[in-house]
Amino acid sequence: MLNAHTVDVVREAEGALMARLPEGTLMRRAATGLAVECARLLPSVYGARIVLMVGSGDNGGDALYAGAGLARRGAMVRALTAGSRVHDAGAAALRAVGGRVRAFTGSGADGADLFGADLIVDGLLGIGGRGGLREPHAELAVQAANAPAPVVAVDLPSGIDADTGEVAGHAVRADLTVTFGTHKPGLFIDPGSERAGRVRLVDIGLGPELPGSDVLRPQAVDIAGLLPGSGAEADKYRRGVLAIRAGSDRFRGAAVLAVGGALRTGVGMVKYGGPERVTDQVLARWPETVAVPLDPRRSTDLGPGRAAAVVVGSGRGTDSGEADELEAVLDSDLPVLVDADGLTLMSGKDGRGLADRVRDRSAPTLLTPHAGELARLLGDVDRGDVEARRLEHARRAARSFGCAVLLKGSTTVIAHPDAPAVVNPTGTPLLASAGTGDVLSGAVGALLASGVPVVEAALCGAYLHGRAARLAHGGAPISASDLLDGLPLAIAEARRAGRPGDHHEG
Ligand SMILES: NC(=O)C1=CN([C@@H]2O[C@H](COP(=O)(O)OP(=O)(O)OC[C@H]3O[C@@H](n4cnc5c(N)ncnc54)[C@H](OP(=O)(O)O)[C@@H]3O)[C@@H](O)[C@H]2O)[C@@H](O)CC1
Ligand SMILES: Nc1ncnc2c1ncn2[C@@H]1O[C@H](COP(=O)(O)OP(=O)(O)O)[C@@H](O)[C@H]1O
Ligand SMILES: [K+]
Repeated sequence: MLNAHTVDVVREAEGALMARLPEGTLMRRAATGLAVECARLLPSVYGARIVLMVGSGDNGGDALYAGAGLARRGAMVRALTAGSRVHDAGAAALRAVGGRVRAFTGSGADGADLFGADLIVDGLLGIGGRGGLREPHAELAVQAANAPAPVVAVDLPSGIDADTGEVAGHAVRADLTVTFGTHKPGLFIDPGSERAGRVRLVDIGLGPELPGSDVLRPQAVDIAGLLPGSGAEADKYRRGVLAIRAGSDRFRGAAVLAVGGALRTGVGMVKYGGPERVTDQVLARWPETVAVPLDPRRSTDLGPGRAAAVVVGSGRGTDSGEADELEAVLDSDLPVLVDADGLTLMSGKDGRGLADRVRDRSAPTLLTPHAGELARLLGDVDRGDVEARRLEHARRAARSFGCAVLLKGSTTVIAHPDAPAVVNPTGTPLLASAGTGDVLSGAVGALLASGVPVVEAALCGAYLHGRAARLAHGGAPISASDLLDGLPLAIAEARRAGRPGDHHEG
């Protein structure tokens, strides 16, 4: 797992470490690591034209010291400063080895330097940044984006909120972010994550001072460790029985996709219950399903034999019959995943108290909203607010409903009231097509039915779902049905990563 910590936590750890070390040690370590990563991006350091964008704080100091190191190796380094101050010792170090330092004015000469650079280093703002970039920082970010050179962000791309990934206005778009001591949550979560490019962590010795993570990001090897085994003594009941209450006469495909997502992720048995025509269609595509025609209004029973988990809501409908069904499912003592129409029913104002039923459950519950559904569940925000600050809103919902929440979208975030948040690294715009959410609900349901704990089931399911999208057609566009063919490939890939000596970064 990759770990991320918030700014307050980083500052406290930094303070404790600095108290034991000679002054300037941490900045020296950071700048050395940064210079190494910059050098890796250049065909040759000698003669390379490097432009540093330097703000008034220590983030600028890191850039200046790294620039000095690169200038010592023969690079032509220019620093364009923004803000009221400049890190004096860093500027002096750069000048001492022939680098130039001047204030950015937006003149033609500044533009020419940026446009002619072989590498641009963004040392405008780090963890001291607050709110949208002011001028002239914003103008520098725009000019860097228009220049052809790769951009390396120091600690984080300037303009993204380190704790949330929020971007208010302009932000630097980096090809590589070199971050120090620990990852920052904003590097993992869109829109910030999308600006960070590849992220490399430089160890500055902060580790022993850091408490447990605020946010985790799994890698392939972590997923391998969480996937249920298929031991020799497995039988279909031990492997888990998943009950699926998805799809309706209007949305028959949702049932087929959810059942497929479960079967392809691996589960002992899927018991499907739904309208007769939907049942026929499920059986036509997945004859291995135990499919029972039923009227949700009358059938609160989850079918013959005992299920180990239930998926409810995808494409199911929002009439009172479906509300009865959801109520009965929530009254069970089984792990329950509530998706789509189930979430709409929960946020309805008809006084049925479905949300309270979720709060009262003692068995695990997982809500899987997209941003619009989460906004409705919370009631006092809109979709845009949720998309701007995913982590905050997913956590709020988890606290409010007392259960796990998987917020879907460009960065999938999983929150739980009693656990650090987890973000999925494998999301891809390939998933942005109708029906992919139904596949996800089946996949996560299968893991729940196999006995995987709820947060782990959610993160494994989301991880495999993203990889499946890329593997299904090698990165070409996919439909939700194609995703079903990608799932076994994603599982095989994760298992390979879990074998000793075969490491694959997620
Ligand atoms: N932690 C560690 O372990 C280590 C940390 N290190 C490094 O230190 C960095 C943190 O340095 P930092 O604290 O000096 O803050 P930093 O990010 O440079 O910016 C502060 C300045 O920005 C300004 N400013 C703020 N918002 C703005 C806006 N929207 N638009 C424009 N300006 C804005 C604000 O100006 P003011 O508002 O006060 O006028 C303030 O002066 C950290 O990211 C890492 O790189 C490493 O060297 C070693 C180990
Ligand atoms: N831009 C994107 N990047 C990554 N993943 C995305 C993106 N857009 C959508 N997704 C994923 O696609 C799925 C869509 O689910 P959902 O919104 O429920 O759609 P549907 O109801 O049509 O199935 C979710 O897993 C979501 O995380
Ligand atoms: K920066």
